[in-house]
Amino acid sequence: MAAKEERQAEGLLRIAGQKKGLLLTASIFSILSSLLQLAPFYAVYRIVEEVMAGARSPSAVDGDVLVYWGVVAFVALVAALVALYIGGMCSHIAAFDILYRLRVKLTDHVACVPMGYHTRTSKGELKKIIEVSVERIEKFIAHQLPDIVSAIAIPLLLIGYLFGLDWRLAVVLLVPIVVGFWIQARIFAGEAGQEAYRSYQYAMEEMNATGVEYVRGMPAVKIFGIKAESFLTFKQAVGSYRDIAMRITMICKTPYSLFFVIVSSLFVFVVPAGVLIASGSPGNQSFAITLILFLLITPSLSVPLLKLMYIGGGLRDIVEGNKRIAAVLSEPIVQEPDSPRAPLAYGIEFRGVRFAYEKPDSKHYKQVLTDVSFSAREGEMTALVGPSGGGKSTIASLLLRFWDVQEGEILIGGVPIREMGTDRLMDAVSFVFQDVHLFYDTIEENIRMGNREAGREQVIEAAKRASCHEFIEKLEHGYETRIGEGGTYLSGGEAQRIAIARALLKDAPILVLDEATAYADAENERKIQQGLIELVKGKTVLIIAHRLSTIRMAEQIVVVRDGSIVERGTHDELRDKGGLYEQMWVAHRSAASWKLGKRNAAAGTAEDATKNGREVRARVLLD
Ligand SMILES: Nc1ncnc2c1ncn2[C@@H]1O[C@H](COP(=O)(O)OP(=O)(O)OP(=O)(O)O)[C@@H](O)[C@H]1O
Repeated sequence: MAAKEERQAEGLLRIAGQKKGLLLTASIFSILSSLLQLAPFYAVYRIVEEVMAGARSPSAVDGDVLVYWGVVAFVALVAALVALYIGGMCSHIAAFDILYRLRVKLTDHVACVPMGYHTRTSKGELKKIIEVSVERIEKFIAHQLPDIVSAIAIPLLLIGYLFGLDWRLAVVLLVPIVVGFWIQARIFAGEAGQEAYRSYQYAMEEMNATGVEYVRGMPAVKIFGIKAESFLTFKQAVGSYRDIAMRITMICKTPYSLFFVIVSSLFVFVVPAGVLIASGSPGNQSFAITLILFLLITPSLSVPLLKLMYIGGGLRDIVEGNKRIAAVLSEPIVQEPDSPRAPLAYGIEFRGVRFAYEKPDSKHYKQVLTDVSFSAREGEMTALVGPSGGGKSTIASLLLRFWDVQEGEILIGGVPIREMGTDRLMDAVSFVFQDVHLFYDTIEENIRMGNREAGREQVIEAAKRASCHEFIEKLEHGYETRIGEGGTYLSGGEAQRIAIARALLKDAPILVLDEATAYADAENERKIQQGLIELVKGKTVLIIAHRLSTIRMAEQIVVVRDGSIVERGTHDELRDKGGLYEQMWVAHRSAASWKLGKRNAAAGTAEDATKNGREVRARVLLD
């Protein structure tokens, strides 16, 4: 795993490496700009030198020299600004390009990892990595990288130059700088500092992830107030963030303050040392001029050094962010076959499938499917029924290869789904789940997701067959209505019908339905049923339904309990057996008649005709 992460980190560097030319140009111009900004100080030094040379007879001062250095100072300043502009442009262009490539790489990768990764990784965490960590890289490359280069190069060049002018004063400058950096390094190179910083990152991530949960769980928060789970965990996360931020502040306050004070008052060390040296040789004019130059340049030395301190903090963020990006990129993706095989038929077969969501060394390890074998014949409806938690949805998601089985094989038309490749598999299978996700896009585009090539007419045709054309037409902007905009949200039943329209448009030979009518009201359910009747025509259907009445006509009913198949047959065969299915059927009927009884009681005072009508409708829905 470590080796893999390293490889992926190299991948990040490789992306940055593709923009090497631009980054190098940015750094060179940044150094050039900083050096040019120093030129006016040198010009002032030369002017002072000229003035001092003519101190005794002002007429001896060469005015042309003064003007010359004045012009040099001005031109240097303008050139510094131009260099800064060019460097900034290069670094920004490089940064945004790297940012784009990194985001595309991350989102491509995230789309290819198995679903298991998404269930164990919080959406807040992933969002933070794709947004914040990548954004920081942009900031780092666009702003900090040129700054770092110049903040390191300028002090080195300046100190070298000052050593050439007067090594004694240069040493006096160098000592406090070295001490300042040593104090800084002690905090962050030490285990305590590193550990505190890791905890800080973790606390920030927790806060982010629980923040997302908190917003999502708003209905529960409204109902249960401060007792709601998402509120409590968010509150705890905010509390731990505060604690760790305080701890880091306490660790850093003295070294940071010391560094800041020392580096920003370097002249305090230069002045007494200069006075001391000058007192040893009074009247030494050239030393006096050198001392003036030191005093002029010292603040220019402090600025990049202080910048380094702030950049240092940003750099740690980048290193941590990069680790996270590398960890996402190193997640294994769903293995694709070298030469995908196309099935010639669309019957489904589960052969001795064993599956657990967690790895055997995990403390949450639990075998979910123990030995599942069954066949669903092409063009027929196979229903999965059984007690809650038995493994029905797991079986359906394994067919879609959301996870890979640990033992056994799943085949479509005799071809193992691993050998089909994701694209072929997705072409072969459509699914309608109870939780329909609609994208922030127009209704038309949401339906067209089923088939990108479909024209307007085909979309409308699918919507009509899925019984959603009517309600779409009633919306102000019809098919152009953007979901989520201006308060346009669809009911659960309407969203399900959109999902059915999508599946109709896709027209895949295999269909997986999971509780498609679970939350719909009577009117919606009738329409959903109509849509489903259209959808299942001629398809191999794998349907999960709690309400046994819906699947009574299925060609095969598979009863799943505790991860294995306990019964299999048609409705009548299973009833004759008198096993688990029969018990479930009896329970289902009594629940149905209880509901019917309640409805009848409620309608007790209604006219006979109305009552009879309602009874008939209720029976149709429940049977
Ligand atoms: N993503 C997951 N990670 C870990 N365990 C899971 C996951 N999804 C389901 N499980 C567990 O797998 C077992 C089977 O769940 P599954 O949803 O397949 O059952 P089900 O028969 O479809 O139940 P229901 O009828 O209530 O939907 C349960 O114990 C469940 O807790």
